[in-house]
Amino acid sequence: MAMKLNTRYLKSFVNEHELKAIEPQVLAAHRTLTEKSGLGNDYLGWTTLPKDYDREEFSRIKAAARKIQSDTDLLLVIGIGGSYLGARAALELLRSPYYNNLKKDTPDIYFVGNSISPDYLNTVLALCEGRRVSVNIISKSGTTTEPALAFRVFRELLEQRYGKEEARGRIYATTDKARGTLKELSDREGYETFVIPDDVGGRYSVLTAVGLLPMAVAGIDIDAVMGGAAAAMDDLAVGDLCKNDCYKYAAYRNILYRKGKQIELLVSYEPAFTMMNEWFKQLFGESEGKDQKGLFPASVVFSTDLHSMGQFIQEGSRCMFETVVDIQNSTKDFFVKDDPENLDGLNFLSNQNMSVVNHKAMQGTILAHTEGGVPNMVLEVPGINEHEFGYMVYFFEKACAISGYLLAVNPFNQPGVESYKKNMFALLGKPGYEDQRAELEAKLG
Ligand SMILES: O=P(O)(O)OC[C@H]1O[C@H](O)[C@H](O)[C@@H](O)[C@@H]1O
Repeated sequence: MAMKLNTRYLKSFVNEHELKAIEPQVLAAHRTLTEKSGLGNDYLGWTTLPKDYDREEFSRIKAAARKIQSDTDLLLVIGIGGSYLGARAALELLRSPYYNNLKKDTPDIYFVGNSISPDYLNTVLALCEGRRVSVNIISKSGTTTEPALAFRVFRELLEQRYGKEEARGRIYATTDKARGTLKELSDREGYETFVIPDDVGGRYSVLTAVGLLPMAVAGIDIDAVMGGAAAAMDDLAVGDLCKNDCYKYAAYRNILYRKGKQIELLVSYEPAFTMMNEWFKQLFGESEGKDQKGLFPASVVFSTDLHSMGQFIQEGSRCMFETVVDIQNSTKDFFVKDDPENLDGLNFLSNQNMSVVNHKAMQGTILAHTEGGVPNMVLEVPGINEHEFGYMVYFFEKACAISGYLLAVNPFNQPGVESYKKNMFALLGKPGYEDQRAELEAKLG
């Protein structure tokens, strides 16, 4: 069984002829993608990655993971954005949000270089005390400030603790095959390196060594992940909207956008999905948010956020629609026992599975929100496992590309991200930014 789109709750929001009307545009977007004739067409490596990946490197990833498992208590994964979110999403979804606290025979994994907070850095540094540490530094450009700064700190820690020679064997660099400071440094120091292919952009890179090495270290079956993605690649290859739920999803979100919705809320009922939400937000936010266009991708985890954001969704500004990820089977269910005293009044749930309670909460919420004027569509995912994760990643990546072409933007660049960086460099006095510095400081007063 594969991931499916259920649109039954959209009926009062989108007419059938609206889907018909957008169909030719979806077909055109499909052709643009498959013929590689659209904007950003030098970043389409992810489309064939699930089948067409470097087998030799894949084996090296597994070998490196085994070595890390054998000589490391704590792996630091250094990266930001597309060089961070996918690995963490996989770890939390497929192992646990509490992975580091589990009894396990794989190393703890901490993520650093995803902020510039000294407090965060100091906390992780303290966690390294008395433990065998290895580092996976991940940066496609090899020049991003946040991970570069963290790497400087942890490289020094490893070199002081183990000496240069042993430190070398504990550092794994995932970066561009030829360019960037990180590549140069790795070659000079002799670190083992893994490649982010030229034609795979950061936010589309989770199925490369970027995501696969941390996953393999955590004991996640990366063959099954790639198998799931390959299945999606086959299932989602047809241009016909009616036979392709991924395209249908892209079509509906664009229809809703054109009808005035500004926000897409990705909804899950699994706390372990929280970082998948974050991965999704970068994927769609950086792909579509440009040229003064695009849906703002937001997320909630229910029922948790029904007790914080539920009021707004039910009755606040009617600016959003919801895409509910319905994970249909729990990995391990929980059975609610009967209590003869029934002091808590919960005996109506006696002999019930918690998954059923969660499911009824979802159904009740969808009906309430729909009634409240919020369009809902549901992505039905059979369960949580490696195969479904790989499938979901490919599904969202392809939906994002098609959706971006429907929106007439380049889904593969992110020019706007540079603005804050330039200002930050100027304010910090980076050589070459002298002119901007005075200008910005005057503005800050
Ligand atoms: O992998 P890196 O080159 O270090 O990039 C990490 C991230 O930072 C950038 O600023 C981009 O906006 C992201 O798309 C990218 O994923």
